[in-house]
Amino acid sequence: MAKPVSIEVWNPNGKYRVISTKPMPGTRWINLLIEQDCRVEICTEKKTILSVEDIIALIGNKCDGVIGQLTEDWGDTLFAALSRAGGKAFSNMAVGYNNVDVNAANKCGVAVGNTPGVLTETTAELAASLSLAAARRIVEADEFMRAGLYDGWLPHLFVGNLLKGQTVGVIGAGRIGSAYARMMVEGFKMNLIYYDLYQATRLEKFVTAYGEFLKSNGEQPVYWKRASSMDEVLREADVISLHPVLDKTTYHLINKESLATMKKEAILVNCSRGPVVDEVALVEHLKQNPMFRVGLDVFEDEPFMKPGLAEMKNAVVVPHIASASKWTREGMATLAALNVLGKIKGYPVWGNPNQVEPFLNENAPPPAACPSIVNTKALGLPVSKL
Ligand SMILES: NC(=O)C1=CN([C@@H]2O[C@H](COP(=O)(O)OP(=O)(O)OC[C@H]3O[C@@H](n4cnc5c(N)ncnc54)[C@H](O)[C@@H]3O)[C@@H](O)[C@H]2O)C=CC1
Ligand SMILES: O=C(O)C(=O)CO
Repeated sequence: MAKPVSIEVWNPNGKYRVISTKPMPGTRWINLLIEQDCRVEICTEKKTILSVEDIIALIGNKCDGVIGQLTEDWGDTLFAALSRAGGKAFSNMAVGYNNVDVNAANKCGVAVGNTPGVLTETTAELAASLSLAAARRIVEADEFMRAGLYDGWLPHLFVGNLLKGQTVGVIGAGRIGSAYARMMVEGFKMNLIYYDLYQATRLEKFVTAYGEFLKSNGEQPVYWKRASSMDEVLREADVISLHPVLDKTTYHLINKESLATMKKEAILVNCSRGPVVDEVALVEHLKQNPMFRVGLDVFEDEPFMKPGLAEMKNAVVVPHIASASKWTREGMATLAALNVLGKIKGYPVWGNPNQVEPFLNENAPPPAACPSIVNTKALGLPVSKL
């Protein structure tokens, strides 16, 4: 029998029982649920990653919906437990949902929500920060200062890479990849090469227009190119940032062979999911190529790093914080809660998950819709005409 887990309860007499497996930023998400007659139970257990058994204990015998986290394993066992408890809705507090077995949810008739859009710019800004930190060796230089090693300006001290006029490569030019590309092109006047299964038309138009603007000001224009293969990006780009979803097609997309294709002094950034990169091969590549640098927000065996990575001076590593701005994290909590609430209330699914702003306006009630449900089609859910 699973051990009981500690919880905090809001609105104990609410009709619908909604569980959040973690405390989440802000209070709007709690208030929105309470206003619609939900009893909200927030797990306050001290351990960072809840096990399947912990979550089964949280779900109990009656549960209408769960807001969960990307660290949890939402598969057959949990969806069956939720379904047995009468639940029809689950939402990840994340846009990525590779931790969720959507087929298992479909079998149980459970809607699966995610939180797109609200984290696009925040995540792209972290990818840009890692690009700069790696290019200009900021972490190494910071450590050097704090160690009291700085004894005067030197021509060779922490020389890094200039970005202006170089080429930024984006693998996966969706919402976040495109936002990152725009930042690097506009902010640092880099040329763009990207690889995606789909054409990023708006991004292409942006770079064309910006190039024309620069030219009309007598400056060197910027250019874009849609690569026909990922290897083309790896060969040509000076900075490469990874932004695809994690699935069978992107697992170990970056491996020993693809690393060998990249320029010796290239910079690689990963703010997508750890397993997109073969981290053992990456550590070996970093050892063999001291001028090659990486900025990593995500890791193959999160929260752990593969042996050797922590010792590499040419790696900047941060603990999966790409979406960690206050506005974004509060917005993610709101979208996740509204996904669950909308399904409980029988609302339709919002027509455009790329435009979730109406749900984030704190001065107006949110639309009567689920902001983003990934298995809308499979479950035959109605779509909002709003
Ligand atoms: N580090 C972090 O904190 C965060 C990580 N993420 C990760 O970023 C991912 C992307 O998020 P969004 O941009 O919102 O999603 P999106 O769906 O807008 O973009 C993903 C893009 O990847 C492309 N893609 C899929 N398979 C591909 C392949 N084999 N090769 C090249 N491109 C491929 C898709 O066509 C799409 O354009 C999420 O799935 C999540 O895993 C998202 C937010 C924060
Ligand atoms: O949303 C996601 O997919 C994350 O990784 C955390 O923001």
